[in-house]
Amino acid sequence: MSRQHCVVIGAGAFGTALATVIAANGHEHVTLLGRDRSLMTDLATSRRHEEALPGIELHPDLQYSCDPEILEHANTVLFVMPSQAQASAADTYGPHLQAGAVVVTCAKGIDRETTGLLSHVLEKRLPGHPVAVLSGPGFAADIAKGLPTAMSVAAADLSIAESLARSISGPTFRLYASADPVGVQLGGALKNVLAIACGMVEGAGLGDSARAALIARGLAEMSRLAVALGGEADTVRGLSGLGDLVLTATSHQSRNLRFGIALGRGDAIDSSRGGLVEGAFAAAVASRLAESHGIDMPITQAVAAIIDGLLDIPTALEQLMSRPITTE
Ligand SMILES: NC(=O)C1=CN([C@@H]2O[C@H](COP(=O)(O)OP(=O)(O)OC[C@H]3O[C@@H](n4cnc5c(N)ncnc54)[C@H](OP(=O)(O)O)[C@@H]3O)[C@@H](O)[C@H]2O)C=CC1
Ligand SMILES: O=C(CO)COP(=O)(O)O
Repeated sequence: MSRQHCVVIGAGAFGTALATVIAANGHEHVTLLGRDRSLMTDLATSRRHEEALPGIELHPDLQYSCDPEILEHANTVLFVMPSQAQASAADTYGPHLQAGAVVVTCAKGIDRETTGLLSHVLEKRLPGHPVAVLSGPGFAADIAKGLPTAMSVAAADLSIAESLARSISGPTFRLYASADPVGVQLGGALKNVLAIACGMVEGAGLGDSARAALIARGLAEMSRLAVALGGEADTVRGLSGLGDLVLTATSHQSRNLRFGIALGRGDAIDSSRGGLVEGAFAAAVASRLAESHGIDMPITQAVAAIIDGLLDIPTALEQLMSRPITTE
């Protein structure tokens, strides 16, 4: 039987990391589809993406393209561009997809325009294609280096998630299947907001105890929103929720944590530097969702207000610490 063809769209850090680790697993023929022709030519020649993954050699079996027509042969298509670009990418690449190809959103965020989950955005724009989500604790550089990593892949139809987990997993990259795409993707989106909060605590010198409190109470916020939107609290306690929250809230590899540290120190924020900060978008969208569902998410709402310049960190802290005493 001929090998399945997996196309990874988005030649940034995570797309390139996923493409190289899936190619290394050897189950699938893998192509990385980017939109910058000179970059793709350079990757094919050098087998390195120095800007996104410095010093890392990409797997020799990985193929490169900037031609969307290669999607016509793909059984599995990973969308690995920022959350706010997923809708337009679906419109661009959708017409080239093979009938029935499974599409997987790998971004961690919520669509700002519609406040919809990314799986719903893709389902709406790509009718006839089963949609799955891939999320969980894993930095692109760790994955691309072949360090041990475990993440979740979820689809409403568990058999689709299980089939993806089998075809994408390998010796260093392990996927767990889930039937809760809502819980899995909300974990990925909301942990970024909480990582910004933990960064602020670090930058403002508020101590490790405060960070632990934010992680635990932040997890409670994540669960409340996930359950309200049809996800499961158990999922939030797994890899894609707690696992990714702990990683992102404690590692300086995280762009969201570093952004929070800069805010906490009172540094001037230059949005053209420091890379993609998904939590800065998700904070406002999650706050709107919390409000419309009547859910209490004080940490998320404080982060959104601080980013919007409506609140300062000392006042946010005072507000969080003076909330009515309650049970856990
Ligand atoms: N980096 C990491 O460690 C991890 C990242 N993620 C998630 O993956 C997503 C992407 O992050 P990351 O790879 O780090 O980001 P990068 O900034 O490194 O790369 C983003 C890539 O998306 C491409 N892109 C942007 N818009 C489009 C579009 N409309 N169509 C096609 N390609 C597009 C960009 O291409 P161009 O250069 O041409 O603009 C770029 O190659 C985020 O949601 C992030 O949270 C998840 C786990 C780990
Ligand atoms: O999601 C990630 C690790 O799981 C990457 O986090 P940052 O986007 O904060 O760098």
